[in-house]
Amino acid sequence: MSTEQPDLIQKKWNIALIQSDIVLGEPKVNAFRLKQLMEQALQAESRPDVIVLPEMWNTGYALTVIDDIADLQGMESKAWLSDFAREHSVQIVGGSVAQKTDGQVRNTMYVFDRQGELVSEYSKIHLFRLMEEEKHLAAGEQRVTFELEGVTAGSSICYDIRFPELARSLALSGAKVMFVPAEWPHPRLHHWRTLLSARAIENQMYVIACNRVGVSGKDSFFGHSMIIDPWGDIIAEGGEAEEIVTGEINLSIVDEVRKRIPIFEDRRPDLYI
Ligand SMILES: NC(=O)CCC(=O)C(=O)O
Repeated sequence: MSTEQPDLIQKKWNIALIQSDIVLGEPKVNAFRLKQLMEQALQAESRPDVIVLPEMWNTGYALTVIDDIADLQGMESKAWLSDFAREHSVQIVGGSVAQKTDGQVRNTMYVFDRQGELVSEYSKIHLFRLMEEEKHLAAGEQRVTFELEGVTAGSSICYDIRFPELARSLALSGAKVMFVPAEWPHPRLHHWRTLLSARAIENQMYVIACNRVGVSGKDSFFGHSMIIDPWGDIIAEGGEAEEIVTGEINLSIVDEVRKRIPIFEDRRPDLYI
């Protein structure tokens, strides 16, 4: 066995969550800052296997001008994220960006493998009325799972975690980990922590959530990016300032927990509607 491969075989990944601030309506400034933080993340002794970015990192919630500043077909964002993934041989869950395709702006996550190939694209399916997303954005129309190094993962963006049906359907489609980029503000920190933990425990999967920090208009974003294991234990949690939150996950634990309490065998979907 090669000395470079045991982590791949045990499916251990080092995760780096880029818990950054976001400047409203300034995609170039935000991409520059994220790149700096991602390069910093790669200097860590435990080099990340997966880098995760926050929600709408290109524009923030600049919704009144979103039509003019959204990334056309996500081309700029996809180009540099793909280059970065390939140059550094790192997997990237690219948070989400405001992107405009066929005249409609969507809140879209792009995922890249170590070769810089785009392996998944997911547009947020539940739009958050409290921040008027539904007035300016179009909703995605399908849930998405994808493969990274043979591991099935699922996508969820911010408000999506309030809908347990989505996380459950991702788990039923084989997801062992769910990624959650977010822009989740005060005063709902207890909702954030409780909902992420619940999604991890009830689906016995890793939940990996990257929330922005900083203030934008009336919203103050609290960070607290989290890595939660399938037993509900918190592997890592950020504070309220800009930082890189890191943690190691071991995907073999998912099967162990699912064997220990076999909820997928015991569930009674015939009685739930
Ligand atoms: N960007 C979002 O979807 C925010 C969701 C949120 O804050 C919530 O309470 O839900």
